[in-house]
Amino acid sequence: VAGLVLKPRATGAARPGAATNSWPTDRLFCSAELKEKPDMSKFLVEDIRNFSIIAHVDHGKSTLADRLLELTGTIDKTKNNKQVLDKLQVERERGITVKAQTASLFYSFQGKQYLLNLIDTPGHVDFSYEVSRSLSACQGVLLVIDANEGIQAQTVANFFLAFEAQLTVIPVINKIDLKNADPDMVEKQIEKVFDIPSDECIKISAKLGTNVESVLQAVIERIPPPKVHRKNPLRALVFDSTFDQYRGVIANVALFDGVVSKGDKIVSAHNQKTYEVNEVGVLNPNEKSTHKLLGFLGLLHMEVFNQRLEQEYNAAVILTTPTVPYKAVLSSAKLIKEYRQKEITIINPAQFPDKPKVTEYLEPIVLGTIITPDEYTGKIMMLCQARRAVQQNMMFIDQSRVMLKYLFPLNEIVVDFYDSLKSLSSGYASFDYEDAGYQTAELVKMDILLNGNIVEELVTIVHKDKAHTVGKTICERLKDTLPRQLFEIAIQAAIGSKIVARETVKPYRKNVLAKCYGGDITRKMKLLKRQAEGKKRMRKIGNIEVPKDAFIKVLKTQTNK
Ligand SMILES: Nc1nc2c(ncn2[C@@H]2O[C@H](COP(=O)(O)OP(=O)(O)OP(=O)(O)O)[C@@H](O)[C@H]2O)c(=O)[nH]1
Repeated sequence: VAGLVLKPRATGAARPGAATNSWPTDRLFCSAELKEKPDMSKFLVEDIRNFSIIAHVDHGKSTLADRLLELTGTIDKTKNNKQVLDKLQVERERGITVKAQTASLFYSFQGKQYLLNLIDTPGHVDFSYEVSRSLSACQGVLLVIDANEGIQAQTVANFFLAFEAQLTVIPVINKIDLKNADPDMVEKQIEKVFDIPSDECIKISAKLGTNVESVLQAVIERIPPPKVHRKNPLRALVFDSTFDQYRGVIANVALFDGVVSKGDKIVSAHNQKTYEVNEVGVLNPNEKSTHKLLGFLGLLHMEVFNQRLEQEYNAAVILTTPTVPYKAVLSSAKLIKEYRQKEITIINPAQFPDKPKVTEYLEPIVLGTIITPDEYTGKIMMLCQARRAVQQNMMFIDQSRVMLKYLFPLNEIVVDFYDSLKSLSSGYASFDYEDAGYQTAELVKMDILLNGNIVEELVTIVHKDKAHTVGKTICERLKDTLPRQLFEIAIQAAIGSKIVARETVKPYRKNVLAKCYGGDITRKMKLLKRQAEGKKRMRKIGNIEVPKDAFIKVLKTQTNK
């Protein structure tokens, strides 16, 4: 794993892998930022380990990563270094990892120096795509499990991602210092659910640093080095990329074939563009990073990226209803000609083709895993049924915890399922999901109108059977969220020209000048200016001012309908 600083080239005759100025086959170059440059010429491929830490949210990945960075001298042991890999402001504020970060650790074991490339991953269910991307650069993972909470849904999902990618899995039971910790019970769960012998588990406290050294040793002893065929033409996988204001694009790559060095011309297999490699290096944890937007996987994802765009780019953001990629099999010859295919994917609800032009609609489905204390099983089954889910499996993972598997339509879980599940299980149930293809569905497009004007942010595709309840809920929530204005507002949910739900916001007369007795014009101007500033946070639909946060409030409260 290495970091490449790339400069785009307008022209260039390079073909993929044509390394013009290859580096010595057993060496890596080191970026200039590292405080002390380790002697990179010592490292052979067999001295390198690429690994990731995966875990359910809050089980302690970031804390363990910090301890590993400290133990290897990559960062100082100071209080300010808490969760070093959680770099983004939003990550520190919310205490969660959003974007995976990579760091290279140098560690001596039995008289030999190793280069350990650690890729941190996000833990929240909304970011599972980022986890699978990180794994593509690894040969092994540390699967961190909280000694008190045990295996959770995301532990299961992460394990199978790693298992299917044929990675070595090292189970690490964390938080053994907690009063209610039960590492032996967790060991048994690991054996039952993952078929990993209990003596392979490493029990640690990342917080106190207990036994963390044995994690590093297991990384060296159990995870194989990467296989790099250096004589072949260059083939590298970009698993992450960042943009540095001063240096340009920094691509984090896993090298599969060949060698790379400064000055090489390389070609992106995806877009055939040629780039020049300005710098080759390992990654240290202090690089500043920004990131382009991958669509939203849930409300947390949406709020986090909204906050990032506002904080880091000072950008005004308009949030729209999260949507899933539906498909339509077209029957209209005109449309087939226009799209040059029979089956189209609909990303934007505005492009939804009407029923007469379509043979069938298809919706994406996912296989969801829920782990819950048994006492909440009944309520959870009802929630799943209300979300059109079909049960696939049910199993006790220990005496009191149940693992449920359901096939869900993706649109039923993408907005608020996780929040509903958490609230009805007092926070104890956990959830994760993976793709499971498409199924036929009766879909309709629903518009939300304010005094006859369509609110583009709230146009949504819904299942026919749910149109009325979803429409009614959105209208009711909008009624609660919209501030009264000087005139009456009709809120309507409509399918084509048919209105399926309606609410009314009564008018309210707000005269900001009422308090301003006397004729002092400067005071009047001040009040009008303040009102104008408030309006900036508004979105105008027809002549109606809608606060921008109204949409997220409406989406958040569409629960269980
Ligand atoms: N008692 C105890 N607490 C721990 C230990 N390891 C982590 N924690 C605490 O558990 C909480 C979550 O730890 P994090 O390291 O942020 O968890 P994470 O898995 O990285 O979470 P995300 O960044 O959201 O994915 C924090 O409050 C930590 O201080 C441990 O060994 N013992």
